[in-house]
Amino acid sequence: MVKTAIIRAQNLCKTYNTGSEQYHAIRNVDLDIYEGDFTVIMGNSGSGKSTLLYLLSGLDQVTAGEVYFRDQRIDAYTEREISEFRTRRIGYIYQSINLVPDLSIQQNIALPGYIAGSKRSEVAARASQLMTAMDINEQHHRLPSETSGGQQQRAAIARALINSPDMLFADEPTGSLNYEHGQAVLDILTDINRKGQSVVMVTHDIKAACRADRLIFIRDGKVAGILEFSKYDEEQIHDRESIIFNFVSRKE
Ligand SMILES: Nc1ncnc2c1ncn2[C@@H]1O[C@H](COP(=O)(O)OP(=O)(O)OP(=O)(O)O)[C@@H](O)[C@H]1O
Repeated sequence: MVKTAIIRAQNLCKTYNTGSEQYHAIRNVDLDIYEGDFTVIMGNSGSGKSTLLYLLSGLDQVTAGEVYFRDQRIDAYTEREISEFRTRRIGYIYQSINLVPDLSIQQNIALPGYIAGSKRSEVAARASQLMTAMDINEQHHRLPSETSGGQQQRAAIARALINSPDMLFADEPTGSLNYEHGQAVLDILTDINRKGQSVVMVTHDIKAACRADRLIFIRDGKVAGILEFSKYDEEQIHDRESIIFNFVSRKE
């Protein structure tokens, strides 16, 4: 099957300026992310994973290079265009969850729908559908502080999906969760991916990375290697954890 690139990065660079020092966090990255894939980005702490996710999603400005989203060059968008793009075309899940503390779970989920200017009745219906899918209906009226970490992260996923984004980005979505809640979040991401949602997820966790169709390994701000599970036969792919472990240990 021929895959279509939904995101294409060309010669991507990001340099942070701190005082008189410059830090080259992303260095000349060329990368395609495919439509419908569950893409995982791995790499050591400080290798540039979150920075790459920010650039690919238009949440931060590139220092040099180009980012195409379905042939639209998003790094050249005006502020208004990029803000519209962020609201409507992408969903973003943060490790720190970031729900608004004094809004209820339902209000948090619905908020980006209202910001996008969608009809209130449509936003309410979609929020309700997503809360059912995420199994947080019973918590809809509660404040985030009155729910568990797992419920908060599931609400954050629902919030990221409220505007039916073309691409869902998740930065260590299980990082602040216990094992059981983490598995539930990964099951949801796998399930929505199987239904057609393109997903890019950053993780440190090899078990979480087993959900990937394609694994991109970052080292010192560069792509050190790409693992394509479609290239393995049924029998080999059975032990994904070993495949990833061997691949990652060769790249570190
Ligand atoms: N705003 C910033 N200003 C200066 N340096 C930064 C900034 N943000 C990130 N960096 C540096 O850029 C490098 C890459 O950071 P990034 O957060 O992308 O790494 P990461 O791979 O996601 O790390 P982790 O797994 O620890 O979250 C790090 O060395 C970091 O210290």
